[in-house]
Amino acid sequence: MLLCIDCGNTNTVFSVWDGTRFLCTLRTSTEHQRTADQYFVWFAALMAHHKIPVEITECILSSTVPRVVFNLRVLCDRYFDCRPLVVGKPDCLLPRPPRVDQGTQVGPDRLVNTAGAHDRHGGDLIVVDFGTATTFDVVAHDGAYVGGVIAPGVNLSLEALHHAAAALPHVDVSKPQQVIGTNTVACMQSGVFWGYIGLVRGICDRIRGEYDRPMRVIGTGGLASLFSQGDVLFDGVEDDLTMHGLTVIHQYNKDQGVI
Ligand SMILES: Nc1ncnc2c1ncn2[C@@H]1O[C@H](COP(=O)(O)OP(=O)(O)O)[C@@H](O)[C@H]1O
Ligand SMILES: CC(C)(COP(=O)(O)O)[C@@H](O)C(=O)NCCC(=O)O
Ligand SMILES: [K+]
Repeated sequence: MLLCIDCGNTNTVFSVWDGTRFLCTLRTSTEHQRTADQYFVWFAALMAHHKIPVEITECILSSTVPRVVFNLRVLCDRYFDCRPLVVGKPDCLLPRPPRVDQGTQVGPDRLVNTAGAHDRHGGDLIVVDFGTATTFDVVAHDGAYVGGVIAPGVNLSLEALHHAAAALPHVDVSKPQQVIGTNTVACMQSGVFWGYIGLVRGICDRIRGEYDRPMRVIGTGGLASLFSQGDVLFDGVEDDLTMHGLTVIHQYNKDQGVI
């Protein structure tokens, strides 16, 4: 079985792929101090809980946090007796290399989203990923990442408000009943919810204007479905897009004889 690991700045997600479907998806916070042994205790306990035997033979990982890669490599070596394919490293091939300024290190999560979205949809695409940052990845019809936009993440914006203003509490993002808030929490939720609706719509419109070809917009990340309730922003919402992209890149490297 293939273990797919998507390590973001906030959360690390493990998903087990049996060649046909994902058997389970497990989430833990991203902490660079976490050791290989700690990962394994957590993983094995949850696999036992889901009654899935731990029979990992291959691993692919993408990490936006370089420091966690070492311990995840040790995890694979020590407990699964395999060498992980690490997206963004030279020995991991991509179906299409990104077309960006020379020397630019594109976030591996964005390369993975690109591969996943192109495999599922083809054509020219915008992938909007609501993670720690809200990213927009422009995918050309040949499957190459050709650039995008990085905006502050939804929860990051709410946290920044709370930290910078003494009278503003910590609030969770949700869709407010009305735009005009009649209490502090409702005002903050409105600002963030409707603000991000405007941000996503505005950036997609401007990307379309600049790109000059019809594009479809795919939303992903835990908050995509919430924002799709506010306006018609996306042609599709796919929570498993990053995991799908990891299986696509893994298969591509197999087909090329790299692994
Ligand atoms: N379904 C959800 N509902 C509410 N908040 C969510 C949901 N999924 C993720 N989040 C929040 O969105 C932020 C980004 O999460 P995540 O997508 O895991 O980011 P990253 O990939 O950067 O680690 C985090 O603050 C997380 O708590
Ligand atoms: C933009 C990001 C911080 C998003 O990370 P995430 O929200 O998934 O944790 C990550 O893709 C990154 O570190 N990118 C490097 C710069 C770039 O993609 O151009
Ligand atoms: K992400």
